[in-house]
Amino acid sequence: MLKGKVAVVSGSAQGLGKAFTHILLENGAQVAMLDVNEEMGQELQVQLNQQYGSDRTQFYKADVSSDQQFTDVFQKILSKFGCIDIFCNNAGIADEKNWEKTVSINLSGVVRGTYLALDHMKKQNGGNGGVIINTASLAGLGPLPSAPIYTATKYGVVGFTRALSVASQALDYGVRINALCPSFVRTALIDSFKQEDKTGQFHSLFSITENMMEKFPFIEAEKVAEAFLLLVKDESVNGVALVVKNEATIIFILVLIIITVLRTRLLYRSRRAVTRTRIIIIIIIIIIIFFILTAGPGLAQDKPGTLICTRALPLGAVTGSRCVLGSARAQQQQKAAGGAAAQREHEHGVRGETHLTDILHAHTGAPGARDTDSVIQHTDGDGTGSRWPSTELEAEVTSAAPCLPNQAPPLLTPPTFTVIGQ
Ligand SMILES: NC(=O)C1=CN([C@@H]2O[C@H](COP(=O)(O)OP(=O)(O)OC[C@H]3O[C@@H](n4cnc5c(N)ncnc54)[C@H](O)[C@@H]3O)[C@@H](O)[C@H]2O)C=CC1
Ligand SMILES: CCCCC/C=C\C=C\C(=O)C/C=C\C/C=C\CCCC(=O)O
Repeated sequence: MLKGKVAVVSGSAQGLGKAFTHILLENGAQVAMLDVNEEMGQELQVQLNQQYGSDRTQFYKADVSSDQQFTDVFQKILSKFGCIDIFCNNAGIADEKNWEKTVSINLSGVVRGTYLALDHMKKQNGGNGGVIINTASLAGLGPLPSAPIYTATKYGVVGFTRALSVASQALDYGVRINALCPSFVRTALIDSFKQEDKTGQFHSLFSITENMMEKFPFIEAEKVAEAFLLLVKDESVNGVALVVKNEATIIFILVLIIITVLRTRLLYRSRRAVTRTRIIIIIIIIIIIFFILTAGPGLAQDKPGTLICTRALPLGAVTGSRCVLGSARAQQQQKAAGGAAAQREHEHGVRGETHLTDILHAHTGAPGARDTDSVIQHTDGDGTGSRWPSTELEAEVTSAAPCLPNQAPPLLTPPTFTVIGQ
């Protein structure tokens, strides 16, 4: 629970920021909402006061691209709430034409907010520590060709978050910093991709974005908020870029093909044939749903250094369950620790808790995987030491267990939570 915690969410008048505000309030926190859109922000505050009780939220108008406004509002929030424990830099736009504005909101705004929060939270300044979460995007890990500036800002947010999280750890600030990388979510921002005044010289590429939306079907803001909550609550997670995405699976595509082919045929057949064909379609769908519901959840490899927690679906929708986090060292340890790891997985399910690092640990059985704080320390030629988070772990995944036990089993397009090693 987050009772007694104070959170700030920028860009919270609508969309993802609104979903984050809801989940924070549901979990007991107080939330200071910050947005440039005063009308929507005030309206939301009235609704939230009715739903969660007055004094749980306060709306503040501020533009994150303005140093003055952001700093003034930050001070106002501190005066009202006394301290800040959770800070989410979420405000963002997608405007390729006015690219400087996009950079100053999406990247400079995140840096501005992070430094304000860090100064207040860090132990060296008498702060209580806390967590900062920066909303990046899947476009911070792979390009969105119709939006190069948007992509650049999101890569910037991921890079900034990763570097600063290590710095914060090395300097013992007591502040965790993580990035959230959702794929497409149906919000006001998404409309930008068809608006020529936003896409500018790349307008003709909107069909590429449409294709990408087919590859990564829309995910609900509430699902992204659940992933956000993991980053807030799990005190062992620092420097992670957490991907939340729906992926069109082979089954999903197969179902679409079958339905399309049969529907086309229906047009040319007799009434009896239509009934027969409908029965066949229903049987096929029932069989597929049975397979999906009974399929075990599991893990899959994305690329070295990456572990995907997902649901293993039949027909190779998720093939192989091998995760690679680095060197061969832990592979042997994993074999020895296999039984214990399975037991821990079982306990996870029973307790119904979700710890990202525990998931790594349970599946790899390797001590370093549990401890994201573990570092490889070496001394450079000039005598200065370098510390890097250890990702040199590799393990064979031997058993499947719910990666997120609290989640209802997904159907055709399961949400995927990916932990990217630093
Ligand atoms: N919708 C999507 O598909 C995805 C969105 N994101 C990111 O999520 C974040 C939230 O976006 P959405 O909820 O989708 O968009 P949205 O348009 O629904 O919400 C964005 C909010 O930010 C506010 N805002 C814009 N400029 C601001 C400024 N200068 N200062 C303060 N507030 C400002 C807006 O008034 C709005 O309320 C953004 O950073 C976006 O890049 C990431 C991945 C996917
Ligand atoms: C001005 C044009 C805007 C176009 C799109 C509008 C909103 C997009 C919001 C996002 O953050 C997009 C999210 C995810 C998709 C991005 C890239 C996927 C590439 C991943 C990969 O190649 O692996």
